[in-house]
Amino acid sequence: MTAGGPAAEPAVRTRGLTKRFRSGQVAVDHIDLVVPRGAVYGFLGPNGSGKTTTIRMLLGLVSPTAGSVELLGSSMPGGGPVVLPRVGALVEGPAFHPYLSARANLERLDAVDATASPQSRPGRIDAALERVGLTAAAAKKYRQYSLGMKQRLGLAAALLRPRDLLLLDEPTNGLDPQGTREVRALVRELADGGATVLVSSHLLSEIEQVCSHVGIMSRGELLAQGTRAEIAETGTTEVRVMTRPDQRAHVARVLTGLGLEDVRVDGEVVAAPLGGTAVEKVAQAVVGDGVDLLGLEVRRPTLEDVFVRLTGEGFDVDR
Ligand SMILES: Nc1ncnc2c1ncn2[C@@H]1O[C@H](COP(=O)(O)OP(=O)(O)OP(=O)(O)O)[C@@H](O)[C@H]1O
Repeated sequence: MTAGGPAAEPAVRTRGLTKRFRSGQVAVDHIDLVVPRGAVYGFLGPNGSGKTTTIRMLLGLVSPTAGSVELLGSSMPGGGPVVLPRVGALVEGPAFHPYLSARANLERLDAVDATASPQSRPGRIDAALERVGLTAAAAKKYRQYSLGMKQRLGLAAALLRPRDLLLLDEPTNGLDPQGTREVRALVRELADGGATVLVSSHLLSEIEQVCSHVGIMSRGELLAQGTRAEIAETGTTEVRVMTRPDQRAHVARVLTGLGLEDVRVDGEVVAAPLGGTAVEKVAQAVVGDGVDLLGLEVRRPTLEDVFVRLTGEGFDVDR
């Protein structure tokens, strides 16, 4: 047992968390988020789906209209003074001073933290700058920073102290592919060190590889959450049959005859959800009916398939 509660308690738990803005818009609609300890939780959803508002509510920066938040076993916002020092956050628009250097900005932020010892400050700042690759640019003024450098500095601020939980809102925003890889590596490193990380993105491909868990937001609702495997399993396994163009209609009839539904010609292949049908049966039926089988593939559902099905929207695969 630790001061934060039993280890089995999730790092983040919300119940019925809701935000209705004065405009009447419901940005977050009764979400029950569960981020297990030690997870790297990919908080995914298209732009405007409510991810930022949720993260701001987790941190107590926006007050919920309804529902509750627990961070590391403590209720928010009441538990904030105790729990927030253990939580590092990267949220939009961090309060950096435009005319100060990156180092001076971190010095200011570190000095605000009453629990941080001034003696070890330079060492902490050097380490944080180093971790995000800003050592060489530490003397540059914030206003001269590119968007990507600003993101890195935001991450450095979140990492000034060891953290048990990191809430990172779109940390790859504005980064080039190399920077994106570095952020992924950093997330992995933080998780390996025992931290729980929640990382939001509208670009599945950018964070998919590092996530153990995924939550999918759309229009303020949390449509699915679980381990990556659990989420992918909710998708549809497809059989895809390749044959000559003049035999595609024939193949489609064979598949329909086997009881497969939603058979369609998709470019060069005839595809259908496999349902409970064994793939050998499909192969035998196609060949047995005189079709020249050029290829046959079983396509397992990917996270992206599930996302598209749940939200009706696609991810940009590349920036
Ligand atoms: N202060 C506010 N007042 C009114 N509406 C708001 C406010 N902040 C956000 N919204 C609206 O709430 C919805 C959710 O926004 P939010 O920023 O949480 O989404 P998001 O998933 O983080 O999107 P993005 O990836 O673009 O940041 C949007 O329609 C947005 O316009």
